[in-house]
Amino acid sequence: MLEKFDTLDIALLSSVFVATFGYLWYSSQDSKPAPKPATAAANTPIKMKYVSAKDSLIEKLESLGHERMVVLFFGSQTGTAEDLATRTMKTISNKLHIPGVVIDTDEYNMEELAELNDLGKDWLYGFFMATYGEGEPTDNSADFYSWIMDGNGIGSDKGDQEDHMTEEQICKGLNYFIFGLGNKTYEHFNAIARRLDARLTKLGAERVGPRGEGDDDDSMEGDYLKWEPQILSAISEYFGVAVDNTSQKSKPHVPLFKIEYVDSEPKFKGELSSGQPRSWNNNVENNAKSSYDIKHPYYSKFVVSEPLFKNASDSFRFPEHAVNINHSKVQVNDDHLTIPRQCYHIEFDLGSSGIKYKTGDHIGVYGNNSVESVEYLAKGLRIDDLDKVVKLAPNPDNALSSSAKSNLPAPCTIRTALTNYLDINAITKQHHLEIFAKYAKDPAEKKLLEELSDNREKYVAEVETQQKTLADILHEFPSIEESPNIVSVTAVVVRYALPHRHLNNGSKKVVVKDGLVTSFLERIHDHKEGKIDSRAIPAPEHIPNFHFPVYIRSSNFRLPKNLETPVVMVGPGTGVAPFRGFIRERFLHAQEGEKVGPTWLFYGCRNADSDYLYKNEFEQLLKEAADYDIDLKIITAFSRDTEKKVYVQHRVKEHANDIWNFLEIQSGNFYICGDAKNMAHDVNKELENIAISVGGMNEDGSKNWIKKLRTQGRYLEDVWS
Ligand SMILES: Cc1cc2nc3c(=O)[nH]c(=O)nc-3n(C[C@H](O)[C@H](O)[C@H](O)COP(=O)(O)O)c2cc1C
Repeated sequence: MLEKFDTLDIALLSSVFVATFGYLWYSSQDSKPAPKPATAAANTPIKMKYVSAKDSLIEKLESLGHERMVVLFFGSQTGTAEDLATRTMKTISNKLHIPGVVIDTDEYNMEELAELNDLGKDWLYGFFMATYGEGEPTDNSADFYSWIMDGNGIGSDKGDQEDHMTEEQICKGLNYFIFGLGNKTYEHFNAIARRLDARLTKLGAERVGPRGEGDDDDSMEGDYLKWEPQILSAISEYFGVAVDNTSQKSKPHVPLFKIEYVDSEPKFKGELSSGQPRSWNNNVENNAKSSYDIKHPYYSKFVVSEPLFKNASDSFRFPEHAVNINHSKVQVNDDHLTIPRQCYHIEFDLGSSGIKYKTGDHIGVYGNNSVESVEYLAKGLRIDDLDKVVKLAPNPDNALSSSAKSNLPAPCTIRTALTNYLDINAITKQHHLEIFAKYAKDPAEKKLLEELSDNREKYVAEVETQQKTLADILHEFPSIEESPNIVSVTAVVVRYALPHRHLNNGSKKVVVKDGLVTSFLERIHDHKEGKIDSRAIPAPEHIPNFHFPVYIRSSNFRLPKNLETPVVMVGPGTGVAPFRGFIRERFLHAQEGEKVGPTWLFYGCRNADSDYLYKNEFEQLLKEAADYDIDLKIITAFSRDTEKKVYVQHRVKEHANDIWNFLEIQSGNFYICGDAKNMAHDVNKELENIAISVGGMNEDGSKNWIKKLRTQGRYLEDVWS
C-alpha cells in the first residue's frame, strides 16, 4: 500500500492540522495576576502600517498573482471553521473556477483590510468565524476582532462615541460573505459573526449573499449544506460566472497535497509548535516568556494525578449483539458491559515559563492518539512501515496548489503524524465519503459510499450516529485503495459503548469509544502508577518524561474584586473545578484576616459515596470556615441517592430567599459552570422563578432582571455542550 502512495502521488492527509486538545480549568490557591488583556487603544489610528510583527496580508495576497479570487479568513479554535473555509475554497474552485486562499486571521496583519480596496483587484472576502465563551472570539481571531471593533472587543458595536473607523468607512468598497459557527445552547449564539457582519457593513463593506449561521447543537453540517448553494449562486452573480453543476462524481479526486518521502532524519518528533520545533530546553532558557500560546504550547511538568471517583461505573446492555471487546478498561459479562467512570485530579507545573493565569482561566492540554488507534488506522490504510519520514508538498495538479499551506509539522514519521498531529478519531464527514467512493474498486462498495455521500438521512443513520471514524470506514470498505484527505478536530471526553453496524454484510459489533484527551491523561496516570509501560505515551525524545504541551486561555469568569460581595456558584460534576479555585482563593483572603462575603456553592453528582468530587477537601474547609468568619456553604444534590432525582436547580429553588437576598439586595454575583444544554438552562429558569416568587416580578421582568445581571457582569457562565 505504501508503494501505491508513491506511484499514485496520493496525499495521505491534508490541509487541516489537528492538534487535539481539551479544555480543563486551571484553578489554584495561589493565583497570580493575569496579564492585562490586549485591547487596542480607544482611538486606534486608522490605516496603521505594519504595527504588528505579523506578516503583510497584502504581500501574501499579491504573491498569489490572481486578479480575481476569493480570500477566506477563519477564526477557529478547534478546526471546524478552518475546515469549512477550506471546503468552501475547494467548492468555489470546482464549481466557479475561481481560485482562492484560506488565511488564518492570526498570521497576517489584518489591519491591512483597510487598504485592500486601494489595490483595485477583483477580490471577494469570506469570513468563517466561531464564537466562544460568553460571546468571545477564538484565540486566533482575538487581535483582528479587537482591532475591527475598535477596541471594543467583546460586546456590540460602538454606540454614538467618536469612531474614526466608521466615519472614514475604512472598508468601503470591500465585498464579503460570512458564515458563523456557534451553538444555540449558548446565550450568545453566533455573536462574533453577527457583530462582525454588522461592523463590516458599518465600515462601508457590502455583504454578498445571506449570512450563514451554523448551529453545532443541531447540525453544523446541515446548516452549512443549506447555505452553500445560496452563497455559490450569490458569488457566481457577483463575479458574473455560471455555476458549473456537472457532477463531481465522475471527476477524479485531485488532492491539495501529495506525500513526499524524505531521506533524512525527521525534524519534528511530536513537538507541538508551528515553524521550528521547540525544544524543551529552549523553552526555559531562551526566556521567551510571553510567547506561549495555543500554537506554541509550553511543555509543562505533569506532577500530580489522583482518581476522584470511588467505584463508579456505567452499564451498557446489548443483548442482540455478541460482545467481544478487548479493552483494558471494560468488563464484559454475558450481554452487558461495565465501563468504570473515572475523573482525575491533575496538576501541571508551569515552572519557570512565566505563564500568568488567574482563577477561572482555562488550561488547554494537547493529548495524543493511543498506539492502538494509530495501529488500527495504519492497518486500514495498509501502511506497514509507520517509521518512514514524510512531508506534505502542494500538489501541482490541483488548481489551488499555489495557495495550499500544509500545517503538518514536517518532516516527521507517519507514526508521529498519526499520533501527535492529527485527530484520527473524528467522525467521518459526509463529503469525505464522496472522495472514498472515487477510490473504491468494488462496485458494490462504491455504490454504497456514493449513496452515503448523497443521502443525508442514510449518512446520519449509518455513519454519524454510529460515530464511524476514518479507520472504521477503511476497515469496512477494504476496496478503498487510497486514503481520504481531511481529518478534523474533536475533543470528546467520555468513554461509552455503542453498537456498530457493518454496512456491507449487515453484521454488528459493539465498540467502546474513548475520549481523546481524557483517555490520554488517564494513560499518563496509569503509566505513573506502573500499570502500563512508556510505549503507551510516545513523546519527542528530547522532552523529559511527563512534560506535556499546555497553554492558558484567559476567560472572563472572575471573582468580584470586592471580597465582601456575595458569590453564589452552581457547578455540578466537573463544573465544580473553577469553584474549587474560587473557594480556595476566598479562603486564603479570609485566613489573611480580610472580610470575605458569603460564598455558597451548589454542587451535584450521582452519589455522595462514589462521584462527589473533592468531598474531603470541602468537608475540611467547611470545618475551618467558622474560624475565619467566612459564610461558606456547600449545598449538595445527589441525583441517584434518592428515589426521586434531585438536581442542583431543585436546591437552588429551596434557597430562593437567600439567593434573592445575595443577588438583589447585596448585589452579589451568580456563576454557573457545566452542562449548557440542560443544567445551565434549568438553573437559569429557576432564577427567573425566584425573581417572580420572591422578587414579585412578572415573567418579562424576571427575564430582564437576569439580562441586567449579565450586562453588569454579575451573571457569569462557563458552560459547554
Ligand atoms: C467552551 C465552548 C464555548 C462555546 N461558546 C459559544 C458561544 O458563546 N456561542 C456560540 O454560538 N457557540 C459557542 N460554542 C460553540 C462553538 O462556536 C462551535 O462548536 C464551533 O463549531 C466551534 O468552531 P471551531 O471548531 O472552528 O473552533 C462554544 C463551544 C465551546 C466548546
